[in-house]
Amino acid sequence: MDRKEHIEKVVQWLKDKVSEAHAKGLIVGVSGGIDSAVVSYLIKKACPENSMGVIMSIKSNPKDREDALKVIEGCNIEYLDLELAEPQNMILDLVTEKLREKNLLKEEYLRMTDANLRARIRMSTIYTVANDLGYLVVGTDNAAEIHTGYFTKHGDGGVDLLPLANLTKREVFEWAKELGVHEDIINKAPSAGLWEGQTDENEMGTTYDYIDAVVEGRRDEVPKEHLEIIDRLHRNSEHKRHTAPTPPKF
Ligand SMILES: Nc1ncnc2c1ncn2[C@@H]1O[C@H](COP(=O)(O)OP(=O)(O)OC[C@H]2O[C@@H]([n+]3cccc(C(=O)O)c3)[C@H](O)[C@@H]2O)[C@@H](O)[C@H]1O
Ligand SMILES: Nc1ncnc2c1ncn2[C@@H]1O[C@H](COP(=O)(O)OP(=O)(O)OP(=O)(O)O)[C@@H](O)[C@H]1O
Ligand SMILES: [Mg+2]
Repeated sequence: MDRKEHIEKVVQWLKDKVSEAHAKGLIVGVSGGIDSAVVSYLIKKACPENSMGVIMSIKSNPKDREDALKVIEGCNIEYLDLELAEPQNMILDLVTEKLREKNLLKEEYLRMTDANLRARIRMSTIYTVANDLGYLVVGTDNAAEIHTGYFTKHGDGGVDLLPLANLTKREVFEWAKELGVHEDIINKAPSAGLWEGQTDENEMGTTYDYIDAVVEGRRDEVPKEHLEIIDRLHRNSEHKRHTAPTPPKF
């Protein structure tokens, strides 16, 4: 199937999901990164009059917000621009203060706790908008991120639909070019933007090319040390790809 046709099939799938759910439209968080750029273009195609992008800055790099605005403008989607640092800080301060008082705070985990809370504040915020508009929340995870569990459970992973779930990261880039996403977004390194200088590949210790190769069953093309990293990420994140375990009926 050629790329244009593949895109049209996924757009039709989004339309079908809206209709099956008796929903009114689709909504996505727009970060200024490539995955949410592609999803923004797809949902605008699926629901031209009933789609929305939400920018949710939390101690974010201002350049990411500018890139998010380029996406919004590029696909001409309705949007909200929200600054969420205050509510996020409020919860983080409250919890850390109480844990500190009881000598329970694990300072070494704080950066990740802060990062994951940002993703979960965004999830709560976008569902607040989605509830009110009757829209479904569209996630941006691709096959490489799902395979490695490189997302926050119930954060950016807390969504209703995952249109990019079968695409490798390379294919996401190809779709971005096909859809006409701004080149500033195509040219920057994928990042969760959760701390200064963070990039996906640095944090994971491997590359999207290698993860894509594993996802596509080309394990023989991946050096052993990278296979070990990717297999460990996959194993440790198994719980993220399932609903919560339940005990048997005793
Ligand atoms: N075996 C198990 N069975 C059931 N649940 C299990 C579990 N092990 C941990 N858990 C639960 O899962 C939690 C850990 O998972 P989680 O909270 O997701 O946290 P975690 O996987 O530690 O961190 C999230 C990762 O995703 C990255 N990320 C986040 C957001 C966006 C992006 C991006 O690409 O934009 C990337 C982030 O940089 C980080 O590397 C634990 O606190 C525990 O509650
Ligand atoms: N500042 C933000 N505003 C709105 N949504 C955000 C923001 N940061 C993250 N998100 C949401 O979380 C998702 C996961 O982030 P992720 O970094 O994996 O994707 P991306 O930024 O779109 O692509 P890239 O891989 O290029 O960084 C985003 O696609 C977006 O939906
Ligand atoms: Mg990003």
